[in-house]
Amino acid sequence: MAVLIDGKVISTKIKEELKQEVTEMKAQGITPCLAVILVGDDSASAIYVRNKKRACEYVGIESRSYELPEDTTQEELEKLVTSLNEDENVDGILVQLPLPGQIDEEKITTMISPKKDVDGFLADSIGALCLGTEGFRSCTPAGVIELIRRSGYSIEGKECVVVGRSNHVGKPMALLLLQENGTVTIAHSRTKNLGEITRRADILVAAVGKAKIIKACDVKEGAIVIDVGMNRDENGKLCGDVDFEQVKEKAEAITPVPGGVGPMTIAMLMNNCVEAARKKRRE
Ligand SMILES: Nc1nc2c(c(=O)[nH]1)N[C@@H](CN(C=O)c1ccc(C(=O)N[C@@H](CCC(=O)O)C(=O)O)cc1)CN2
Ligand SMILES: [Mg+2]
Repeated sequence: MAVLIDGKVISTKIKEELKQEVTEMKAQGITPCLAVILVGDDSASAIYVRNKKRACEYVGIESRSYELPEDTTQEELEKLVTSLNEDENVDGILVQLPLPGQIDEEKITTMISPKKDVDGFLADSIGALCLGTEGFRSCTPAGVIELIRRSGYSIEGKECVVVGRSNHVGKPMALLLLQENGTVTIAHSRTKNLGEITRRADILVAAVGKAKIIKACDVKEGAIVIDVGMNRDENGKLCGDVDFEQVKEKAEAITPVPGGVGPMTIAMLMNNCVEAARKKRRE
């Protein structure tokens, strides 16, 4: 039976560490500030934004909330992002995704100043990750690395397989594992003999977005299995990309859904906000 990697416990520990650091920053007159933009009525997005604002409050980060109506125009949103880019008191800008259909999501997210890209979505941030230079790391993949590291597992020299090649998770995930000296393979929807590839993995990261597609037969005995998926099963219950009940019998360690990678995304966002404020102080 696998060790359960508890994202709630680990994310709380990270937020506690950040809280201490922010207390010290505040004593020096610096309060990190995150601008949070939510457009429209998506109920899941509203919950994530509420959780991000709660996390800010816990850590001691000031959060400024911009909750705009569903029919917000491209021009209105661009104006807001421009003004937040120029606002010296704002360290990080978060535009909650997805945005309503009339908004060009790509254009909005690429407008954010690289200095305030606390989601780590910009080409500048991904490019910095690729080159190993300073920049914000995408929150979900950075959270996965912290889960592995803080659970006492090493990545160095390990066979790492990432299933999924999205810009926000799969690609930066592979780059981060490479930075940790993992031997990295990216598998995706066109990969032939997927099971053959995933069975090689000492560390398997599933980020496909398909409920329970990774079965016990796809996993090597003793693997560390990290599940980034958030799907609904046939009964409407939240589940990951990994068939947890099967795979837990075979893996060395596994993350649950919920309570695995999800809470880490928010903890790493807090980390990036504190980092943004720290960097500004160094300038
Ligand atoms: N600007 C961004 N937009 C979106 C991101 C993001 O990182 N930046 N990621 C997702 C949503 N998201 C954060 O915004 C997010 C999703 C899920 C969780 C989480 O903790 N999930 C829980 C389960 C929640 C539930 O019960 O429904 C878990 O896995 O335990 C945190 C953050 C898309 N948009
Ligand atoms: Mg759109």
